[in-house]
Parts: sequence; C-alpha cells; structure tokens
Amino acid sequence: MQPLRAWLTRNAAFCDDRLALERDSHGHARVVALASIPITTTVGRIPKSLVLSHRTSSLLLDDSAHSTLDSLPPALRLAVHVAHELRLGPHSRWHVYLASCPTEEVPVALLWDDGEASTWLEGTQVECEARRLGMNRSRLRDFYTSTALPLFTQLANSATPSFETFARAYSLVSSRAFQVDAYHSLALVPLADIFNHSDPPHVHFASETWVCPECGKLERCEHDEEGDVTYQAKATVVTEDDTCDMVVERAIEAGEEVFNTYGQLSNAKLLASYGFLLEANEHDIIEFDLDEAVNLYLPYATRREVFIQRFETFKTFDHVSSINDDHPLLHPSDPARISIDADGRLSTGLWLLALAAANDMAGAETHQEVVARLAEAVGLMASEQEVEVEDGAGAATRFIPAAEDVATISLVSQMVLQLCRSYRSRQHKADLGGADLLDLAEDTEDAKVQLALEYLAGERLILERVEQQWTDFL
Ligand SMILES: C[S@@+](CC[C@H](N)C(=O)[O-])C[C@H]1O[C@@H](n2cnc3c(N)ncnc32)[C@H](O)[C@@H]1O
Repeated sequence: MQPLRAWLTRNAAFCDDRLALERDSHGHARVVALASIPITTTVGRIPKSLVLSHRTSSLLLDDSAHSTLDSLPPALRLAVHVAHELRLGPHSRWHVYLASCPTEEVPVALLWDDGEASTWLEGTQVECEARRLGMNRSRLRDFYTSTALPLFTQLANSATPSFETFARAYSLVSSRAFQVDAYHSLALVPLADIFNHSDPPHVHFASETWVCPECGKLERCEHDEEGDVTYQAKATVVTEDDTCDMVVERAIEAGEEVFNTYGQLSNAKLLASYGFLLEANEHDIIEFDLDEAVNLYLPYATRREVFIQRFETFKTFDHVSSINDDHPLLHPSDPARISIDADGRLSTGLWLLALAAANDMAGAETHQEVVARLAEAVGLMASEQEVEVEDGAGAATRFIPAAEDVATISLVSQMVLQLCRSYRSRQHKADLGGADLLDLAEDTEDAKVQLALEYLAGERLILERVEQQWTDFL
C-alpha cells in the first residue's frame, strides 16, 4: 500500500501517521491503528478534486452523451467513468489508486450469474434486494451493449473497456462509492474507501454536501440566487478547500483495525451490494410481501374485505404498549411492515395481520385492549415469566392466560407457522436446516457458493427460531 500512500501525499491528501494502510492475509486492504487516537480527530482528508466522479473523470462527452448519462442512475453513470479510467491503465490520473483496489470483480451478489451460488439465494431477501435495486448481471450486460459500448466507441480515443472491465467497475462502485455532494454525486474517494465496515464504527465519512450543483463551489458563486435553498445553506459556510474527511467518532486503541460504517445494513444488503456478510448481524430481517401474506390467510378468512378491514382497524391501534423492545416474540415497528427480525421476533404488522386472520376465523370482536392483552400474554407465555399477581397470601404466582386467549394464540401460531413455511418453500432445498447449510458451506471451495450458503443458513436459523417458539403455542 506504500505506492498509494505516496500518491495520496503527492495529491495533497492527508492520512494520519498513526494509521497503517495494509493488506490482510487474503490480500484485502484495511486500516490498522499504530497508536491510540482520540475522538473528533480528523484522520483522513481528501481534496474533492481527487475523487473519481462523473465530474472529474477524463471521459470527454459531447452534449448528447452527457444527456444520455445524466438520465442514468448514479451508480451506472459512475461505472461508465470508472471503466474508462480502468481501461486507460497507467494513463489514468487514478492509476495508482485503482491499482490498489481489488483487481478482480468484487463478488457483489447483485452481479452473480445464474450458477449454483444464485440458486442458493432463490426466494431470499438478497433476491428481494436485487429486485429493489433493479440490477442483475443480464441487465448490466444489456446496458453495456446498448448504451455504454456505443458511448465508449464513439467518444474514447483509446480501446474500449470489455464487459468484464465494466462489470468490475460496477462492482467497485457498488462496494466502495460514497455520496459526496450535490456536484460530484456518487464518487470513488481514495483513502476513505479503504476502511472496512462494522457497526458501530470508529470513523465516519464527512463531506459538505451543500455545494453548487453546477460548479461544485462551496462559497457563493454565479449560480446562486437570493432566496434559493442552496444559497442560504452555503452562506453560512466558511470558505476553505473543500474536502472529504474521515473523522473519529469512537476512540481507537493501538493495534485495532479501524472501521467505518456503510450504514445499518442487513446481511442481505451487504451481500447484494458489498459482497460480504457479518457473522452476527442485528439488522437482519425477513420481510414478507403483504399481498402474499393476505392471500395465504384468505382461505381462513370470511371475506377478503372483512379481513382487510379488520387488519386496517388493528393498525390504527398504533400504541400497543405491550409490544416494546423487551418483548421476547414481538418487536415494535411500523404496522405496515410484515417482517421477522434477527431475533425471530414478529413485527407489529405481522402480529396484527396473523391476529386479524385468527380473529376473523373465530368471528370474534376485537378491541385495542384485547390486542394489547394478547400481545402481553404471548410474551409472558414465551418467557414463562412469573408475574406478581396478588393472591390471597400476596405471593407471586405463575401467569395463567385465559382459555379463550390460549385458543386465539394457538390460531395466531398456525398463521405465523404457515407464513414461515410458505416463505421457506420457495427457497432451494427447503428441507435443509440452518446447521446443515453451514456444514455445506464449510465443505465448499467456491467462495460465492460459500457466501450464499452462509447467508441462507442465517435466514433458516431465524425461521427455525420462529417455528420453535410458535409451535409451543399450538
Ligand atoms: C470500501 S471497501 C473496503 C476496503 C477493502 N477491504 C479493499 O480490499 O479494498 C469494501 C469491501 O471491503 C470488504 N469488507 C468491508 N468490510 C468488511 C467486513 N466487515 N468483513 C469482510 N469484508 C469486508 C468487502 O469486500 C467490501 O466489498
């Protein structure tokens, strides 16, 4: 990493001497502290003129190419510029920096082809994430052929980047670009992108985003107009060299790896866009499609409209105080979301939907107090918690739910289990448990298949936990 360090210095970037830029045993770059560093220290400062963005790249565009690229999502637009710079090799201004980045395509699951690894991700949250982002390998190839290649051929005065180079460029953008400001938009930021991810992190990325979107100036410029929002925001900013900074937010000990955060991201998001997983990730979530869940429960419901109306009424009970952070089976969340969290707890919305179906089946009236009582009862039953109930002698007695509540909770359990089974049935080898998948992951040599198996094992372990918890109530 010495050439990169020298290149950063030559280009007026600052990197704290207490930081070592190094490679781990797999050759992956990381940052390690050589000495302790207190909070609020700025350990890295990169002039914005050094970032690689659609504004700074050497790809010269005519007006029509400009408008083609400007209408694209920022990641695709930046990938075109990065591919161009990669293709320039030593003639690129960023050659030393790009040479320090991974030389192979980063294994972001978004771009995996239809091989075994993708098969293991069928029906998972990674697939949902890829759909949400609207990208996959065949779309990227189509874009390359129909849009990027004609642009390169027409405009670049060197040979055009291959699809492999373009895919590598996209994987670099996906796994290491930052939202810099209103002018550069998404960009590669040398030095800032060497920090690996953890949550919580030691450092964060800081950049003044309120710059002129036309010329990038931090201070007032000819594009500002009195009264416009940008003008008002910029007027308070002291004029100085505009930089991207890495600022310490948690004290760093000597010898520690120094981490940034890429956000509060689930393993599905990390695998889709960054190509790695965390061993335990509290942000993991299994999200269900509301329509699918409703359709699954409909055979039990009287009429669709009645069932939906019941669910809508339940959703208005938005402050069911017994659903709180300490609840063992339910987690407080937006009632519109039908999901299960990393601890196997149902979202408020899933609980209410399953309860609405159970309620509908039993033809029962339900009020907010009943919903709250049932939520509390299910928590107490799960943790077999002893509650202080005044009996004759004033002693604590075991919680005993009312018989009708036990019957309703049993119906809710059926609904919950059915949703989990239906979700799982759409995945590859639905009969394999989390532990089986982890065994398979250990035995494979293929890095992508291993990642996919480990990811799927995580989802299965969550579902198994739910199944185990709710089977007890049947
Ligand atoms: C912004 S780069 C960080 C620098 C990177 N390690 C490198 O070699 O250039 C993001 C990439 O680093 C890796 N990475 C980041 N955080 C990680 C973590 N906690 N565990 C494993 N890999 C991680 C992933 O490959 C990810 O795509």
